[in-house]
Amino acid sequence: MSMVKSPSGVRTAARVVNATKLYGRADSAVRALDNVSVEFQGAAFTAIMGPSGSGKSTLLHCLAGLDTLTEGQVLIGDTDVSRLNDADLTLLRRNRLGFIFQSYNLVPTLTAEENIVLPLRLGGRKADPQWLAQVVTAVGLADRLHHTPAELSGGQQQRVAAARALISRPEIVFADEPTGALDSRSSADLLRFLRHAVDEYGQTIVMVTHDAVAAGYADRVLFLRDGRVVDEMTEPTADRILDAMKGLGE
Ligand SMILES: Nc1ncnc2c1ncn2[C@@H]1O[C@H](COP(=O)(O)OP(=O)(O)OP(=O)(O)O)[C@@H](O)[C@H]1O
Repeated sequence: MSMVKSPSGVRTAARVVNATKLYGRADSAVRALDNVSVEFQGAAFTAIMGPSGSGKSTLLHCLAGLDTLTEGQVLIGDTDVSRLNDADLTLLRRNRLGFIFQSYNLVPTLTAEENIVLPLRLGGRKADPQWLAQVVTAVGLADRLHHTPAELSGGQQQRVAAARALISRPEIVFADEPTGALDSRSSADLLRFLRHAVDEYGQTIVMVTHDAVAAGYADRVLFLRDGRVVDEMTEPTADRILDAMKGLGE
């Protein structure tokens, strides 16, 4: 695995350097990211928060190679994503990254188990049975493996999506509002699973959320406003996050 070690010995899993993203034509362009530089530590859970339109999804999508910057660099480990062609980007996403989105993106005709191992199969690999069993147990899906998505609740479907994101042991999992469609109990189950993956397996997670309770599970919260990182918090709690968000005008 290609990871960069900083002088302090902490792994940097990803970073953006002087990242600017403009949408639209020059005369009416929206500056969704405005010269952002930030590092994401390995084996850590980072939440990205900020008011609507502050650039959270844009930052996540550019980090994950789903969108391109207008200026600046994105590095995953020591790979400069901005220099990859489309084919290499596809391989990077498939082999090194995991994704959890608000819409679960499960294949309706496949069972939960088949959905979970799909990224491996697409890459021509097989699931390590022990790891599969561990992930499935951790997300509480052991008795639902042969159900199709339509036979699962929203919370269960999102946990299938989370298991799918982790099954290939990706360098980073990117999550965009993963609890947005869930009730508070399903949401807590999913967040505990993500926290466990960081603490037990050294997984790196970057999550965009509007929810201070969800962000409270992270090790660090970045606050965006108007396309810039304006604040950050370590060892956050939901209350401290809510206070910080008030300061940002939410
Ligand atoms: N495809 C696009 N074309 C034009 N403008 C866009 C596009 N995507 C985003 N924007 C604009 O860029 C800015 C940042 O959007 P972004 O979706 O990153 O914000 P966000 O913080 O994720 O917002 P939300 O919390 O509402 O999801 C907004 O002003 C938005 O309108």
